[in-house]
Parts: sequence; structure tokens; C-alpha cells
Amino acid sequence: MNIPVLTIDGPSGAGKGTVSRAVAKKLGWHYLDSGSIYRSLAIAVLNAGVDLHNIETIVEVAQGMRLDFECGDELTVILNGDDITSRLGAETTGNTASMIAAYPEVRAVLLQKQKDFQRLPGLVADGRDMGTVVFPDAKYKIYLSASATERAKRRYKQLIEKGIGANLDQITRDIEERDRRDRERDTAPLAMAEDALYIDSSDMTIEQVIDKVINLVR
Ligand SMILES: Nc1ncnc2c1ncn2[C@@H]1O[C@H](COP(=O)(O)OP(=O)(O)O)[C@@H](O)[C@H]1O
Ligand SMILES: Nc1ccn([C@@H]2O[C@H](COP(=O)(O)OP(=O)(O)O)[C@@H](O)[C@H]2O)c(=O)n1
Repeated sequence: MNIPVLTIDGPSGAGKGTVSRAVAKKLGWHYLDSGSIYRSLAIAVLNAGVDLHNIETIVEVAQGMRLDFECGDELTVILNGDDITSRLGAETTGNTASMIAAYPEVRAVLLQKQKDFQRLPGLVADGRDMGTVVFPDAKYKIYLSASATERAKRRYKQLIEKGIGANLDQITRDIEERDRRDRERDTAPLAMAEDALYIDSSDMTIEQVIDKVINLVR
């Protein structure tokens, strides 16, 4: 398939979403926020009151989940007819997503849903395993990171700006715990693809990161 894909993988708070959206807009390409698929499943599982160790039922919820993405200025996500956008960014959602994302059976159900986003004229795909598992043949691959302290500060600021109560120490602990879980899981762990370009954004502005990524593609 000759449809170009740019993958941007990395840990929580590195700037993947911000950079991916800006780059997709500049290039006129589609955008896949794969984390929002795992986050939506987390909400579906929490809504259904399923025990997070009950893999079989989580897989059934994933199979039956109907998701619609509406791309305006902000991404709107409709889960089984309900607008869940306001719940997507919560830390509980991200942490639950990271727990259920560790199950290979869950990842297998969500794989094709993600591949289907590859459409002309191109795709920017953001996540943990975009360059390693979902789009291993992608033409352009980035691994975007930043120190855990810097990522926690960014996440804290982002939550406060959204009017969501947050505690910096708790967020730092959550980020470290999520990093560990995402890196150590057996299936599709967070890892840099061998052919990816590594960018550490700790001391870079958002614009500097966007320029670097655009230069890679052009
Ligand atoms: N280079 C940067 N410098 C400062 N803040 C940044 C930078 N990149 C991203 N941010 C901010 O950090 C927060 C998290 O970014 P986001 O794109 O959601 O990260 P990710 O998708 O990797 O979790 C956002 O509020 C964003 O504006
Ligand atoms: N491609 C992906 C994307 C997300 N995820 C999981 O989903 C969680 C939430 O992803 P996200 O990209 O929305 O999280 P943030 O980086 O925005 O904090 C991650 O911690 C991962 O465990 C994944 O396993 N694979």
C-alpha cells in the first residue's frame, strides 16, 4: 500500500498528541490518536463495571464497542452513541487504559480498527506501538520523549487549564508507574523502533519539535 505513514511513539506527556495534530494539519494528512481508542475502551469497561482482571469480558466489550470520531477543532469521541469526550483526558481513564492495554487479546481486537485509519493522502499515527507493531513499514518514524519530571509538569498544567483538579506529586508517581507498565508488558511494549528518529523534547518548544518533524517528512 503506497499511502505514507508518519508514526510518533513515546511515553505519556512527551507531546505526541500536540505535535501529531499540528503536523497532520500542516501536511493535510489524517490523524490517528490510538491512545483515545484504548481510553474509550477503558471508559466502556468502567461503565460496565467490569473487573479489570476479567480479560474475557473486556475482550467482549472491545468487540462490541462502536466508536465514532468527529474531527473538528477538537476531537469528539462518541462511544455507543454517547459523547465521552469530556471523560477521555482524565488520569483515571489513562491509567485504566494502560492496565487493559497490557492484555494481548485486547490489543488483537483493536489492531484492525487502527490499521483502517491508513487512507490517502497520508496518516500521522500517535501511540506506543505505531512504528513497531501497527505500521512497521511506515515511511517516517519518530520516538518522542522528555524527562519524567518535565512530562509530569506538562500534564499537571494541562489538567489545571482544563479545570480538572490535579496534584503534581501524584501525577509524577502515576506517570512513572504508567511508563513502567507500558515498557515492561510482553505484548507491544513502549519501545523505539530501530529505524525511528529519537527526539528529546525536554528543552524544546512545541514549535521546534513540529519543525523538526516536518523537516523529516519534507
Ligand atoms: N515541547 C513542549 N514544551 C512544553 N509543553 C509541551 C511540549 N510539548 C507538549 N507540551 C504540552 O504538554 C502537554 C501534554 O502534551 P500531549 O501532546 O498531550 O502529550 P502526549 O500525547 O505525548 O501524552 C500539553 O498540554 C502540551 O501543550
Ligand atoms: N498505541 C497505544 C496507545 C496507547 N496505549 C495505552 O493507552 C494508554 C493511554 O494512551 P494515551 O496515548 O492516550 O496517553 P497519553 O500519552 O496521552 O498520556 C497508554 O498509557 C498505553 O498503555 C497503548 O498501549 N498503545
